[in-house]
Amino acid sequence: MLAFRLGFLDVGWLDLIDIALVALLIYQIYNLVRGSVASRVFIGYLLVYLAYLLVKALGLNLLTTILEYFISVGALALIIIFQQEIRRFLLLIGKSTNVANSRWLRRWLLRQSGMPEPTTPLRPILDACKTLSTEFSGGLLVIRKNDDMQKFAQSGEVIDAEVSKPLLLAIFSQYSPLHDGAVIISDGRILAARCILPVSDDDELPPALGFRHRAAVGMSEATDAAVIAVSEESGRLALALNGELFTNLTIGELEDRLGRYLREPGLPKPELQ
Ligand SMILES: Nc1ncnc2c1ncn2[C@@H]1O[C@H](COP(=O)(O)OP(=O)(O)OP(=O)(O)O)[C@@H](O)[C@H]1O
Repeated sequence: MLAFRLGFLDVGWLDLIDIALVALLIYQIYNLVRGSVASRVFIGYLLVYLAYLLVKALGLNLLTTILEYFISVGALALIIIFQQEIRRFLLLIGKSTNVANSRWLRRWLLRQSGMPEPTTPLRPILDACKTLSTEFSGGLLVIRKNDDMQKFAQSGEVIDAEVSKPLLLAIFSQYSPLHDGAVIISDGRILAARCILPVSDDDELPPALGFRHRAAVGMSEATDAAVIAVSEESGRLALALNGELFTNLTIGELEDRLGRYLREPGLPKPELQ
């Protein structure tokens, strides 16, 4: 089906759809990597690819072969460099499809993998955050949703105790040897404290935010866990979900966002006591 003729080039409707889809894909990828160091790598790779197309069209065979090798090795390097962004991209696709949001399917997958559905009471966590915030004690709390937390829990001290406000406050007390790092909570239990989380390299985060907040964002990029950061400096509450940081939250806003996130389709309601 011919749409129009451009000199010697016949452009069909399918070609137009193809170009539009590729443009959309590149735009979405750019949106995902924008602001991170990876965006410069992405633009660099795109320029090399355009140069390759140009030299190929001009018939410069030697240069075409060199660039071809560079691009094929580069594709592998890109997967390694962009692993965080690829994960976010796949998460975005997964989230936007009804199949992934199907309560039935997710329950079935959880049953197949033998993993119990997560249930964590939020009330003790919220109460502890409120106290930490008013007392300007820093805190970093990871609440598991679906992804496995073992790898991160192993970086700290194993606790495996029922989640409670006094225990959380004891951990984050400045006199506690466990107050540094993050606490990991899963299915109503504190798995471990003093855990080391991955740090985000997102350069769009406000420069005033330090490593506690970067670690919260990094953990929410690497997993689907919800991460609460309580600032030691300002007492402010922040919540990181899927690589996005919500700052300056009131305790009510934190409760609302956290509850909604953990209650998303396929998951049982967290107990709010
Ligand atoms: N990768 C990490 N994993 C776990 N905890 C971390 C990590 N990086 C920093 N922290 C915790 O954050 C604490 C303070 O970091 P920093 O002062 O840079 O954070 P901040 O974002 O400015 O927060 P605050 O407002 O509390 O000062 C550290 O003492 C440590 O307990």
